[in-house]
Amino acid sequence: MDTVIGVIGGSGLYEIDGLENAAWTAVETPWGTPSDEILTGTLDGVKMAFLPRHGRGHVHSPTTVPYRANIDALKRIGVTDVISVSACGSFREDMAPGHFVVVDQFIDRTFAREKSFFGTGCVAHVSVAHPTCPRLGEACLEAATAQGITVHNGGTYLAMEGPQFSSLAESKMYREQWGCDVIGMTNMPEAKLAREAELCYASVAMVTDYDSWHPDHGEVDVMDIIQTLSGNSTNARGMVARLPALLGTERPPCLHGCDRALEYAIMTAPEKRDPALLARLDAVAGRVI
Ligand SMILES: CSC[C@H]1O[C@H](OP(=O)(O)O)[C@H](O)[C@@H]1O
Ligand SMILES: Nc1ncnc2[nH]cnc12
Repeated sequence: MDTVIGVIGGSGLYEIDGLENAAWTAVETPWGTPSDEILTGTLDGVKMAFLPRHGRGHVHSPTTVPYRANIDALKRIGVTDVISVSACGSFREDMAPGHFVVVDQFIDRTFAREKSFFGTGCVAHVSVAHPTCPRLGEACLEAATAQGITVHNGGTYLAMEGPQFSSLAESKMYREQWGCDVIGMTNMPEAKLAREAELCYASVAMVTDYDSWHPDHGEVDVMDIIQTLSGNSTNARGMVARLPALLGTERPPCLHGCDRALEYAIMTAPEKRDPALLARLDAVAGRVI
């Protein structure tokens, strides 16, 4: 199978550079319209697709990002590996603004989003015990290191609903009681949906601030975040540009089984499945239904 790298760009990352035959293409899905058109092209001979999570011009809030349409659209155009790039706050002194974190765990505190492609008429339960793909995470770690970025291997990302930042009490609880490392508003349900769509998913969180727990930093300020983001975005583009050479053109079956997540997940008896829902699942679950 050919590798097709899909990059979801978060706050501050609205395009990537250097693609050959670059073109923005509109993709419609049974789950609605994605956040924006998708930029496709090749880099080092590897096919790539880039989707700005909030849309160019930052149109969608973390709550209104069309997560299902975004993941379906990437799957529909043939993406095999999704790299999510996001801004985040840090709960750790040693994960400082400007550093990157290759996230490997999540706590999902979002509550106002559609979180599954499945439901009445086709029920499925996939495992998200290990929600990210170690192979992809390692490639991101290597790419970021080669780019000269200070990058942390592993971390727990608290996904909050937003759009407001956390209160001091919440920030302290996530840090002291829950042991989280970073906080953001978008990686859930994105990671869960990628797993349902049998896509390998890695998350690179770029630290922009210390959230509100830090005695020397006080409140989170979006102006400070934007300032840090402009440096982060140059680094993020450099990291992304190194991924094709690391991942290669040939994509073997995922050693961790991300690409077979639905193998035994669907519970609904074949004769009880809803044809309308099955039709919507053509790209996401076409392999198994
Ligand atoms: C600009 S600060 C808050 C905003 O930034 C992050 O977005 P993304 O995860 O897409 O990089 C955070 O989750 C909030 O949406
Ligand atoms: N402190 C923070 N909380 C939530 N999302 C963020 N994105 C960037 N910084 C953040």
